[in-house]
Amino acid sequence: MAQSMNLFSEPQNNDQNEQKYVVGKPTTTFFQANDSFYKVLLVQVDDQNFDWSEDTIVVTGNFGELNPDSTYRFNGKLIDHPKYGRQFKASNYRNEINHSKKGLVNYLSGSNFPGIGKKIAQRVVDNLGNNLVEVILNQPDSLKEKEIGLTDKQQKTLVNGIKKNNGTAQTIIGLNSYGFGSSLSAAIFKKYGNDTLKIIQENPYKLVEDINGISFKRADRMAREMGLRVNSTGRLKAGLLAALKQLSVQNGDTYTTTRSLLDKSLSLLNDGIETSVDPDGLAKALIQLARERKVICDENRIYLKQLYYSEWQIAENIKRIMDHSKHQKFAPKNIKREIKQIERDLQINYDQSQVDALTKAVQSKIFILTGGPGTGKTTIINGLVHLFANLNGYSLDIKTYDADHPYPILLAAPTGRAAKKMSESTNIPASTIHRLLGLNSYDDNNDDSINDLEGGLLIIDEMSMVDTSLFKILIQAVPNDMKVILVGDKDQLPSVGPGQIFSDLLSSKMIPKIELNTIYRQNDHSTIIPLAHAIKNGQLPSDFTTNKSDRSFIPCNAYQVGSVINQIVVKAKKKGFSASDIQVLAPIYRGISGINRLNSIVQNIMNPKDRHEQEEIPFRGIKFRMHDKVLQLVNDAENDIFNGDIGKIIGMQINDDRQKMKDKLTVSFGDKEVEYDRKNWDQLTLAYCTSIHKAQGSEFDMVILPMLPQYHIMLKRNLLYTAITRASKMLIMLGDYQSFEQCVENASVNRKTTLKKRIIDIMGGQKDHDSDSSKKLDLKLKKPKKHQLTNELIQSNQIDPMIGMHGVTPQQFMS
Ligand SMILES: Nc1ncnc2c1ncn2[C@@H]1O[C@H](COP(=O)(O)OP(=O)(O)OP(=O)(O)O)[C@@H](O)[C@H]1O
Repeated sequence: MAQSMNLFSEPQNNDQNEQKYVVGKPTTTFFQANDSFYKVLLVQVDDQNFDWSEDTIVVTGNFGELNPDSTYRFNGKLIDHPKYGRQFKASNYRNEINHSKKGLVNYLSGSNFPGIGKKIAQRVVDNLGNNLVEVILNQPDSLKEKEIGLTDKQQKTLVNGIKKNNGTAQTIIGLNSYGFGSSLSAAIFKKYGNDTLKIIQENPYKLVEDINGISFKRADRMAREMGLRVNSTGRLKAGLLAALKQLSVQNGDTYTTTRSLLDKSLSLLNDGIETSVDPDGLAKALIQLARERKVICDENRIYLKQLYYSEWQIAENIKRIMDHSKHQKFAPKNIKREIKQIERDLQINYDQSQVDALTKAVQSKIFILTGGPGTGKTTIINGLVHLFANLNGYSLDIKTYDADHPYPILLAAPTGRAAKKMSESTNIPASTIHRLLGLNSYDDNNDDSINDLEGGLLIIDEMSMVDTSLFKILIQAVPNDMKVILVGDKDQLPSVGPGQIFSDLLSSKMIPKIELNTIYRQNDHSTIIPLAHAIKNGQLPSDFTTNKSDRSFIPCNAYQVGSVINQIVVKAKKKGFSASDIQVLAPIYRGISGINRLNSIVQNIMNPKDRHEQEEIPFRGIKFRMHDKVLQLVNDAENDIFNGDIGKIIGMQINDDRQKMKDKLTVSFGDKEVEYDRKNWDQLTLAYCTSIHKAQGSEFDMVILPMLPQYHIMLKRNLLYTAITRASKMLIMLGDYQSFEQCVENASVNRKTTLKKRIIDIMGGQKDHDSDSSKKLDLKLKKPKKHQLTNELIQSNQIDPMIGMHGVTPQQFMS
């Protein structure tokens, strides 16, 4: 694979059918992709080795910037395009230079190299020979030779000119030869420029760190083909980093232990190789990573650098806001008076804990409100918006504000659905947190570009879904005097991404909070909400299996689940329930009772393939049909759609086989439509049945929920609680009673995080005197300032990457 890339040798004409070439000038660019090197060119033909009588030919392929005055040699094959006819598909190309001595002198003394005349060019050619372009690309210092007699400036002109004319081409061909498609090639080239091939050849594992979408396995395959040793430090370090990333993504932890990391790394590094890696070398590589600060070791905890600093930064920003002395204060009697007024205006009587929540929220710098379903969290968000506006004499009419007078109350949530709910209940605008911050990509770590928020009050709903990275960016953007209200349900599943921010903030006991416990929806004769509260408290009620007006339980085993769900959905459809009203939830994807199978069962009832016109596209085991209910699987901040958003296919554009890559699906997500090219279809799946994790933050009229011994590792209390609280009108549980019981008995295990500890350390609460890091940090914490503290600590070596590693031998890692 890593073939040598001699751009200047003739194409190998082993196979007359494949190795065709065309030489000519690219006169017109018909098409140029924005996110890759793919281009469609019209080339004025000078020479070709196939039957062609016309002056021009269409050439397609991956090319860097092409100069219409230069001549290129394109190697590839002729294809017959069904729509556009015969064209040339180039697999590689090069700038065509006449390699005779005379040709080279003309080239070097031409317009590409200002300041180089014929005489100098002749000396360069005489000394470096006919392969001079390759020589200069690989060893630019060869131009320094005395006999050539070039000034520094002339050397620079030659090196830069040759790189410009030939470097991109060489790099693209090189990336093609490693098997990278045009989008990845473009991303790699954007990162490393003309040094791309050098960097890859020195350490292909660098790609894993720097380029999204390149896995350790892929880099490892490349490295092995290049002949890199299995015990090379680069490989071991990349394996450790990949294992650390996998552990935090899989478990949601912000750190891991040395033991787990080494176990995971060994299984990754030893997978599919004959000689196993040397444990001593692995331990040494870990120490090197710590020295280079690519991972942070703190006692026996090992963090990805970004997660380690995020926890500290969250803690220091909370302190910054809490320490600020100029927060708006309101007299208790005014607060009381305004709450009374709002009760009259909104025709509600707040209970004592709700009044306390409103009072404390408006008096606090940061405030946390938690409560189960139906306890009035949304009601309090609305009350608080009115209270804050009334106390300040603000209008809630958006039209009275403009760019110079921005709206003083900001409402946001991690998903579009939750933001919409906030907006509907308050009648003021709400957005996703990403939109609020102007984040364009979900993994946007470039938080320097994020502007501070403007306004007096920020309310975030569905806080349990917010992960460490997002919360760090959010809290950094909060100005000193903005009040921050964090609302959520602490008993729900934690965020998909690493961390358990909401529960850590609550358990730190450093932030004022109120938990609402009175269930108001019970008055609607709902039995689902009391069931959820019983589960939250560790009990299955004695009438669990008794059918109620809004919930039921159907006992069955894993083999019967499919047919039971089939019957329920057929009946529900007859009664007028639509696909969006009914949601099947299950915890695992595979198997007879897994999400994949249940999805296709429900699809065939709610959106069957009718024998007439309906189009159907098979894609990785799924069949997408027009009007299908589909689930977004990744965050796409640019389109403001998120992991777990549910939409409907409203457009299908299917081309013939040769044009497959132009196939498109259009999905409506309520107020927005998103187009998916075929290459992005893996971001979608059917949504008739989804995982409980993906359903966080959504509500459905009817939830159908199987629980079975087959789901064993997933049977946890917060999983069942989250699933049940997704049902707003009807809940049909089925499966195995003991599995429901098992969920309730399995109080959920906390994730491994240190945010709580960081907050306590930084806010001067109970000091952990065993921690080296806290002692070191104390020195610097007198005056924390936004953005500064951690940078100072890193730069001044206050955070020691070797904390807790002193005296540890490689053998100890392995024991
Ligand atoms: N003090 C109250 N008096 C009467 N009804 C109330 C009171 N507080 C809340 N409610 C009603 O209880 C219902 C549930 O309240 P709300 O939607 O605010 O709860 P929630 O905690 O946001 O629930 P969920 O998390 O399920 O969305 C609503 O119909 C609301 O009007």
